[in-house]
This record gives sequence, structure tokens and C-alpha cells, in this order.
Amino acid sequence: MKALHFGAGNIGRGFIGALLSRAGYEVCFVDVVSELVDEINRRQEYTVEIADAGNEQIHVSGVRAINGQDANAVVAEMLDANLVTTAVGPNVLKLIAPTIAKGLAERVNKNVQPLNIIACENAIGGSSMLKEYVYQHLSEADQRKVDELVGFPNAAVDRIVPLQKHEDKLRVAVEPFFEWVVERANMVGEVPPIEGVDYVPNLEPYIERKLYTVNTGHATAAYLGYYFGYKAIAAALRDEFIQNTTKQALMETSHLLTTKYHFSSEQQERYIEKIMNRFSNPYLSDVVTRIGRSPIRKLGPNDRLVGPAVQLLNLGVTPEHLCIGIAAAFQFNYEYDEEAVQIQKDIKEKGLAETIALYTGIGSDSPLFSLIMEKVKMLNALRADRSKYMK
Ligand SMILES: NC(=O)c1ccc[n+]([C@@H]2O[C@H](COP(=O)([O-])OP(=O)(O)OC[C@H]3O[C@@H](n4cnc5c(N)ncnc54)[C@H](O)[C@@H]3O)[C@@H](O)[C@H]2O)c1
Ligand SMILES: O=P(O)(O)OC[C@@H](O)[C@@H](O)[C@H](O)[C@H](O)CO
Repeated sequence: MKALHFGAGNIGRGFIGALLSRAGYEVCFVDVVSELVDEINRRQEYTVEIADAGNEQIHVSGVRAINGQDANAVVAEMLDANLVTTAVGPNVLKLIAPTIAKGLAERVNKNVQPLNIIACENAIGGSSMLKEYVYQHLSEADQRKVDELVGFPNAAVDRIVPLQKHEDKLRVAVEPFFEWVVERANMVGEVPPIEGVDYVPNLEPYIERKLYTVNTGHATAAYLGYYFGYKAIAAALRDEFIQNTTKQALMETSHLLTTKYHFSSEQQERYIEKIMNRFSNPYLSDVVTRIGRSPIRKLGPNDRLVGPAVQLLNLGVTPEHLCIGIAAAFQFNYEYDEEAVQIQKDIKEKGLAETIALYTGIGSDSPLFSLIMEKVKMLNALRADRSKYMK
């Protein structure tokens, strides 16, 4: 059994690749960083380190890699792959789609074995998104064959894997917790038995719970952390205002999730408590600039901050604390993040009001709009006040 996995980064090696290898798959990574591809091929193994008191070292072996820029190599690997997965980042899905389409067009005319393609990204409907991009590169005849033979089940993946540097370039330290939930409905053929994967009939409750709790909390704490000058998420969360705002934002999303889905308030409370502890794992150091990366994506209408805020407003609830997180995201002026630079440029050129509308889709007639503007002022005043005491 062969799994072709796009993205040999933190989640690729530290989570998806490791689980697939343990389940008996020969894992072939696809990445565009040549040094990484070469190192994987030279060693054909790597170590996943569990960041807790036990510090277990998991040996992942029998892996190899190809360069994603070599479309022919990717197509050749797709012909007999039993599973395709991705962890490249939601914005990269459209970039890998043409090659996946090329591989599928050739495969469905040669191999009638069903194939599932699972995007393991932090996004609602990641695999559906990938499918849409892939279909843009397929003829109608090939689309019909792909409809029959290829499934794009959506997934939710959860495991905190910070940016890291080790002398051993393939080693990756991960938190002990992980969750990988895959939508059964859109799968073709037999469900692959992978220990650690939960198959569910409908993914929506699980992806919303994950994105609107883990990632909402993470983003709120990270943007506020950055705003108030913290580097590490754990340090940011020791700040009473940030901790309290994050918890309150999660109370808001809990209200949404328990109203929409079968999760009880008690379950959500336990889930939140666990997550807050995971954010501050003393065995891992995670920086606010990683967690806040790609703020345009994170401020999108369905993503972790605006998505629940808009839905709550529709339920008649005012999401005060989510709006503090959104306000802080517009202040994320981290110079090494292209999206952060773009937002700051837009604020300068178009003004804050237009920029908010542009990225969040929240119109100036929405009560959320004025709330966000009000929270920007509140944060400015709070920071100015704090800096007085620092002098
Ligand atoms: N790190 C986490 O804690 C975490 C947890 C859950 C989900 N995720 C999600 O997993 C995805 C990957 O995140 P990550 O933290 O592993 O990022 P990462 O940057 O460590 O890994 C991404 C990898 O994709 C590779 N890549 C980029 N363009 C490519 C292309 N065109 N073809 C093939 N490979 C390409 C990069 O070289 C890199 O190795 C994101 O969607 C993220 O939201 C991350
Ligand atoms: O990966 P992003 O950029 O969508 O979000 C940053 C972090 O919140 C994220 O990577 C978490 O660590 C992860 O989602 C935990 O499962």
C-alpha cells in the first residue's frame, strides 16, 4: 500500500506521515524544498519526538520523497497510489491541483482502483476546495471518470507542531495529543483502516468544533500576544487580559457549537480546558508569529474568527471577545508575513474601515463592523495605558 503525501513539513512528517507509516503504508512525500526531499531520500527514516515528560522517540522508517516541481514524477507516483493526502497549507492547494489533475487524468484511464484524496489542512471543506481546483484542469470526460473513481473526503486534523530547528533536519517534535477525523460520506471504495483516524458520516460538527475552538483560541491569543509584545504563546497566555479574552472568545464559540451541534456545554468546557493546557505545553515552544501566520486567510468570512462571529450575530448574540481577536488581527504588522504586510499596506492606503470590509466581508452596516472598530480603539487605549506603566 502506498500513500502519496504532499507537504513534508511539520504536520506532514510529525503527524500524517507518521500515522500512515504506522498503519503499514509506504509513504512517499512530495515537497518543493529540494534539501528536504534529498535528506528524506538519503535517510529514508526520521524521528518524531513526543513533547511531554515521557519524551518518547518514534522511529518512522521506509519513507521516501519526490520533488513537486517534477510533474512527471508526481504523475507516475499517482498511478498506483492507494491514498493521497496533503498538508501544504490551504493557500497552496490551488498550486498542487494542476499536477494532481494530470495524475488523475492518466490514472483513471489506466487504473480502475478507487482513490481517496484527503486534504489535511486547517480549513472548512479543504478536500472539496482541492477537488474544485483539480476539476478546473480536467476535461469533462475525465471529470466523469474521476467522479466515479476518486473521492475527496473532507477532514479535520489537530496536533500542535510548532516551527522548530534541530541539527537533524528531519526530526520533528510534536505534542502528544492528536485527532484526525475524516468524512465517510465522500469516500470511494473501502475505508482504509488507519489507526488514529476517526471516520464520521458528517464532518461539519467536527471541523467547526476544531477550527472554532482550537484555532479560534490560538489565533485570539496569538494576535493579542503579538500586539502586547509577547513572542511565545505560553507567555501571552500568562497575561491576564489575553487569557481572559481568549477564554471568553471560546465561551462565545461554545455557545454557537452547542446550539448547532450535539456537543454538550460540559463536553465543550472540558474540551476548552484541555486546549488551553495544550497551548501552554511547557515541553514545546510555539511563537505567536506562526500561530498568527497568513492573517488574510485567518480573517476570511468562514475562518476561525469571523466565521463564528457572523454566525453568533445571526443567533442574536454579540461576540464581543471574538471582535477583540479580529481587531488585534488587523494590528498584526509582522514584517516577515506577506499577508500581514498586505493588510498593513491596505490600511494605510484605503483606511481601516475599507480594509476590514475587504477581508472579512463584514459590511459597514453590520453591528460587527462598529464593534470591531470600537475594539481597535479599546486595544490602542489599553496598550497606551500599559506603556505608561512600563516607563
Ligand atoms: N503545525 C500545526 O500545528 C498544524 C496542525 C494542524 C493542521 N495544520 C495544517 O497543516 C498544514 C501544513 O502546516 P505545517 O505547520 O505543517 O506547515 P509547514 O510549512 O511546516 O509544511 C508545509 C510543507 O508544504 C511544503 N510545500 C509548499 N508548497 C508545496 C507544493 N507546491 N508542493 C508540495 N509541497 C509544498 C513546504 O515546503 C512545507 O514543507 C496547514 O494547512 C496547517 O494549517 C498545522
Ligand atoms: O496552521 P494555521 O496557520 O491554520 O493555524 C496556526 C495554528 O493555530 C495551528 O497550526 C494549530 O497549531 C493547529 O491547528 C493545531 O491542531
